[in-house]
Amino acid sequence: MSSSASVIRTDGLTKKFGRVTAVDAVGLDVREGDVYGFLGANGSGKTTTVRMLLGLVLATSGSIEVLGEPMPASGRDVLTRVGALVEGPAAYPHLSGRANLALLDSAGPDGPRRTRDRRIEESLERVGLAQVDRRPVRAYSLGMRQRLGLAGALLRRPRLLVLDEPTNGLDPQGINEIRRLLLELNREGTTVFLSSHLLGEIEQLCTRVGVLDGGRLVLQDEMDALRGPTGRTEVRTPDPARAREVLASITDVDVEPADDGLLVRGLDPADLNDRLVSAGVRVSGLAPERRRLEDVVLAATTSGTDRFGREGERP
Ligand SMILES: Nc1ncnc2c1ncn2[C@@H]1O[C@H](COP(=O)(O)OP(=O)(O)OP(=O)(O)O)[C@@H](O)[C@H]1O
Repeated sequence: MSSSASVIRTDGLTKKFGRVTAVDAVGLDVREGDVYGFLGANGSGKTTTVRMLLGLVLATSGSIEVLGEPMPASGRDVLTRVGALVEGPAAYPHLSGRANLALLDSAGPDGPRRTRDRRIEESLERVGLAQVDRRPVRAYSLGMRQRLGLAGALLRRPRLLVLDEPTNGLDPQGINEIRRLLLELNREGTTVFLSSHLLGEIEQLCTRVGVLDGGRLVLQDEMDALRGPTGRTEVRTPDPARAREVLASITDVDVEPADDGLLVRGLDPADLNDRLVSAGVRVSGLAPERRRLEDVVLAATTSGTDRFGREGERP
């Protein structure tokens, strides 16, 4: 358990649309410094949850705290410290990115005018749009529009970024750029909350994970804990048959074949290595096996992981 301050906390958060319960008693716990991955198949309730966090949709019941303040009651104050990107960025197509940001900035309640240009330049630079910015937004690719949306979210140097499917529709290079940027912002102290239906994306980027399944939060933990050791050791060897022979004589040791060798349960790695090497078996690698996020999610969800997307797939 981390002792960091809570940045997002919800208790019993529920949203019903008529008879449909889109979000069902969700208790989110996002802490300062997290890159929190909010993972769920399409239709599991991620967008509705994110919209409630930002005060864009009213909850049917339950409570929300963002940056320690109740939402939506403290929205005016809290939202000046939160950068958000929900449901694709909206921008005026005939204006440049810079002009769009100036409009966005002038609509905000704070920030002196004379520092506006600097804020805008910094935001554009951060997302790599400072050079291309003379063009009108209608000439932007989807990735550029998404980055412009992020620049808008960064204008106030937020303590918390809330992003709903930020890499949707981007090509692999665009996805990488967004990922790098999010990690960089996080290193500088911004807490990042992002929703995604892509297991791989969450696995690569996030330090903490919440999994939504049919509106319920079925799993929430640190990535390191979820991807904890299975208790087995992966042995890489060019002599798997010989290794099996050696290990077969030891009681209470289970051996299974694996891609490049064997998976062994019942011996600690040092002992295992010793026995194999002293019997003349060549060992090219030996490491504790870790659980895959996909398996953990599969075990927790009723729908199975086939409803989650893969990298590079269109949503
Ligand atoms: N305004 C609305 N009126 C009625 N039902 C809605 C409304 N908004 C969402 N829902 C329903 O709530 C459920 C959750 O939708 P939501 O958009 O939050 O899911 P999601 O996980 O964000 O999915 P996606 O990734 O497809 O956007 C769905 O069954 C959806 O049909």
